[in-house]
Amino acid sequence: MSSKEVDALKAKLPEAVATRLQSLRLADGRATLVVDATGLSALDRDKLEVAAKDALRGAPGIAETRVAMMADKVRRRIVAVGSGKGGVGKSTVAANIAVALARMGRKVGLVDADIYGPSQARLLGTEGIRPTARENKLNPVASPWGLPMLSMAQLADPGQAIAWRGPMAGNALAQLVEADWGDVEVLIVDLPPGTGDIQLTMLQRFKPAGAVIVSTPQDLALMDAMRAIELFAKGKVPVIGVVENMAGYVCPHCGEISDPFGSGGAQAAAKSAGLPFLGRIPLELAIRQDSDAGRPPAASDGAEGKPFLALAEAVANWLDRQDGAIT
Ligand SMILES: Nc1ncnc2c1ncn2[C@@H]1O[C@H](COP(=O)(O)OP(=O)(O)OP(=O)(O)O)[C@@H](O)[C@H]1O
Repeated sequence: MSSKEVDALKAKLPEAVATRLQSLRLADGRATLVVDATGLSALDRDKLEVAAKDALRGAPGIAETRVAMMADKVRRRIVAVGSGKGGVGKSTVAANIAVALARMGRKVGLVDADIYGPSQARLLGTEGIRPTARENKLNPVASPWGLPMLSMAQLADPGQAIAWRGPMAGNALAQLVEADWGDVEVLIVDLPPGTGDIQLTMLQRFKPAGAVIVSTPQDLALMDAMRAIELFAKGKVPVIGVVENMAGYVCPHCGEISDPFGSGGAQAAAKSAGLPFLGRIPLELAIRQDSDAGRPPAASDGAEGKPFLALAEAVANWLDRQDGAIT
């Protein structure tokens, strides 16, 4: 077939297909198109294929059209957010890192793997929205903050306590991590507190690129945090750094700063473990109020968002440095 005939066929393609067309070959009455499917959802890929086939149907000399979608080139990395102990603000930190990364223009998604207390739907304002599924793959729920998310809570009936164990918990996690994340490049995973089945599955099956450890400045929380750090070290997952949450309470009335949980403990622990310290998030009423209302502080330009934005920047820089190390 001549290049003129190929060009004539190309001219028939709708723009959506033409802009992603890698090659078009003709042989024995069959047109074979290679299309770049990077970043497309399964549904969009199907639409593209149908559009290409429709466009070439009935074209002279074409009995069949085949469309090959080039493998998704997205290099997706997981950043796990863990803590040794519950209630230290791990979910709050995970949500706000994700929101801040999205504000910075990163393609980010969030997985709520906390089987004991999945709270991301509340934090990100997606409560009551169920993900759809297609060909056994979940479609993440779009949050209002420019990032898709999926939560363990969305796999269970509303109000049903989730107490999955062992393989069931692992399979549930796989459904979330292996969902149709499209062009998401960084997947923030909010782990349950402690060192249980979910953490092991995460390490063994999905090997995060790095982990962020959240702790309050308290001794007990710190001891537990060290256990979480050891778990990641054993799984050869680098710890990006330690975050001290609920440090320094600023009285909304008089402005006096007090330290209900002590101060500087997590920073000292990070130093003694030879790990980077990523920053300190104050204990602030506005953080709890906004979080409970499904308005992540990191989405605002207010003072309460600042420490989260700085935290996300540290994570983004770490990821970029990894890129530098690879290339
Ligand atoms: N810096 C902060 N200032 C004020 N409130 C905070 C702060 N961080 C977290 N909180 C509040 O503390 C509570 C617990 O936070 P969060 O759910 O994020 O903890 P967690 O470690 O994920 O808990 P778990 O995983 O055990 O459910 C929430 O009500 C949250 O709004």
